[in-house]
Amino acid sequence: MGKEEDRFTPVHEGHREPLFVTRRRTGGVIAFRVFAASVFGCICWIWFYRFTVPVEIDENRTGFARLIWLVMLSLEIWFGLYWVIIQSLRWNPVSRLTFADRLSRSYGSDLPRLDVFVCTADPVIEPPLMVVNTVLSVAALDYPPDKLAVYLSDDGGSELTFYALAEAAEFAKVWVPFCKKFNVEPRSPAAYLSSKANGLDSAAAAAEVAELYREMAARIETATKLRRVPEEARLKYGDGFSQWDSDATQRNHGTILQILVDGRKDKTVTVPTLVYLSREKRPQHHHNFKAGSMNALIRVSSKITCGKFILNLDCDMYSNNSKSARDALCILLDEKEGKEIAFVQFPQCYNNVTRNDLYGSTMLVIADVEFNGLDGNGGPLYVGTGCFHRRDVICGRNYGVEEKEFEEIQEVSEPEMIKGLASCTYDENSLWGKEMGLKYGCPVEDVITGLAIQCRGWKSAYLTPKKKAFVGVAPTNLHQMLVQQRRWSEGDFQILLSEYSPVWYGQGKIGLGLILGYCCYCLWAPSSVPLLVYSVLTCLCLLKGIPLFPKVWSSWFIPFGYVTVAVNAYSLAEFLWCGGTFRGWWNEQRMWLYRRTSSFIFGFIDTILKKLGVSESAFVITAKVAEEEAAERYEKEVMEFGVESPMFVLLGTLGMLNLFCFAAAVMRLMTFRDGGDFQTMGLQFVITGLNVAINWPLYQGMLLRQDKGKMPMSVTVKSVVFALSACTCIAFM
Ligand SMILES: O=c1ccn([C@@H]2O[C@H](COP(=O)(O)OP(=O)(O)O[C@H]3O[C@H](CO)[C@@H](O)[C@H](O)[C@H]3O)[C@@H](O)[C@H]2O)c(=O)[nH]1
Ligand SMILES: [Mn+2]
Repeated sequence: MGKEEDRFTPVHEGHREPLFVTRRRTGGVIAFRVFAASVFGCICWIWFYRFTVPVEIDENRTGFARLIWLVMLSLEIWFGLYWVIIQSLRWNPVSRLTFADRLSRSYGSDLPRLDVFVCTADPVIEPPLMVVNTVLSVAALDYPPDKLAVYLSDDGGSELTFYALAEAAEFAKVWVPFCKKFNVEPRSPAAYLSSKANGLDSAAAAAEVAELYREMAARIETATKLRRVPEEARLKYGDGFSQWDSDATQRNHGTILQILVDGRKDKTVTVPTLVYLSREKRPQHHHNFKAGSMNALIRVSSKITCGKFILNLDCDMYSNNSKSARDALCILLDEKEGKEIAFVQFPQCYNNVTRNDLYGSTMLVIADVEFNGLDGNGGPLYVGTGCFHRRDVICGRNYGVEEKEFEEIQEVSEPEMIKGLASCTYDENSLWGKEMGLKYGCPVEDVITGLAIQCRGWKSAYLTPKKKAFVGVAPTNLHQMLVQQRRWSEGDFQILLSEYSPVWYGQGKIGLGLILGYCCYCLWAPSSVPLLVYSVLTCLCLLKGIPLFPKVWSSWFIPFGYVTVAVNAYSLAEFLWCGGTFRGWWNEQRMWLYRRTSSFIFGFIDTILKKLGVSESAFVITAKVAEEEAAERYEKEVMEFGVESPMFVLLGTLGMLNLFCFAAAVMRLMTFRDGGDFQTMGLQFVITGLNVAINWPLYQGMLLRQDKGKMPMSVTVKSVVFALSACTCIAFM
């Protein structure tokens, strides 16, 4: 056997220990299944009640009563079914345990090439200093530097970002060896220095590195602030800067490609290959957002280093654990189970979340429970960042098809030829964006791409090492969060309606558990409509004195009471198990309510409009920095409104509607004092009351606060007018 052929086979021939194990949690799961069965029993009981008992309204309005009955019946069928669907996420959770020491024993430093792709899109929203910290953190991964390459894709086509990367390439010569010598963690210089603010270890060397970093950071920040690259740098990195035409703009420029560090041929390099790429953009050609830039990166890198594996990161997600690449390879290089796994996804974690997670950004339960559940059903979704792929699979290889020999790049390609691969017309009339690379046309290019890979027979794996692998920036205000969620819900719903729908296309290709798992997210947008109807109906009927649920003393009430209490108690318990706080849970419930009654509603409408061809989808990039005052309020967990937005009008109107109806009902209860209302409409009281309680920060923002982050007056006025009109209409109906 020649050296080339056994390149990636373990050194210890004969006994190939598995590089990872998959663990199933049995005890807890059985308890959960019993619990779930009890809830399901009660849901059926509720359905039976609805089918058999009509809503009680005085006889002369039977038409109206029938209508309400029909609405409640359909809502409860929907909620019940959706509840059944989401059980798939908890039915069969698994976790994975990797053995990095075995990997080292078998492969030594003869690891396959790994290309890291970092995407950035705008030097203002995504500050270059943050971006290069991400780049530096992965450049210092615990991985042989001659096998590692880091590519930065700059969709902003910004000289500032290029300048920052050039500076970082210099600094990396000090930073990477320093990290390895002193086994530093985390390896993003900014994160490391801030975590070590009081007392640096290995003092002298660290102080020197810290000083160098501060100088570099100051230069980059000054340039960013002045929006001007210093003259010396222009001379020093002339090769790169000369590629910018004088009239280049963010949306209109040629391809810019610069290899800043070339570590390909030299085995003794200390710094991995570093490449800057800004693909060509022209106003008349659609650039397909992040999917477009990823595909350009895949093609360009194939002519430079052609890593067998690819790690994809958003520009704010730095590596927090230098072992992550080895962990991922334990799965991807495993000889048995690993062979069927196409990608390894790490959770999205954030370092800027406040104690009680005001905006529910951590998505604690999704990351700690649901993704493990998906993993048991065939694999987690690809969520766009913190994910290791096999290059040939992302380029279209089906499961079961023999892997081609991965050859080393022999001749060095001409830069002009490589640049052609990033032209704005390259993928027109090609399979790129369809069968190859990331898919185009969907706001969640990541999820649809991962689904398509799974439908080609592959599995995926979810890894949650104790020390978080990657850490990024979560949105720090309500509006940004809602906009992000609107994009996600819209994208997921589009997948459901697309040719890759998990329901139609996935049929027979992926398991039922995974189909249902995808549906949980794909149904976010449409399931917002029933919730909206439900919350409006419960409070308006409370105002009008129409009971929607059985009397509290009747036995029909049992399933309603049980489901309400059990589902919420379970959700709280799960949240606490995942390490959250009670206030954190309460905040998260509020955020789910807000997402469902604003982002998801708009995501639903956007999708329908797009299907009808009325509108085009956009990609609003999430801001990664906040202005000072707003940042202070965020630290204090004061909710930030501040902007005029139709989503806020919707939230405000609902909040006010609940407040008015609840106030009216309480007044009536106090005037008549017989408690009859409470007995017939107990559950409505409780639901509306809880809605009022959970909306407290909203009322504060609308009525009590004076700072800049309060709700704009116009939104408050509109909301009050809409809510009052609705109440008046109902009262006179
Ligand atoms: O035209 C674009 C738009 C965005 N990006 C990059 O895409 C990443 C994600 O954008 P961000 O605004 O941070 O969106 P998020 O909602 O935080 O991102 C999540 O959701 C996206 C899909 O909606 C995925 O692409 C991301 O990987 C995933 O982290 C960032 O690095 C951007 O620089 C581009 O490269 N080109
Ligand atoms: Mn982001």
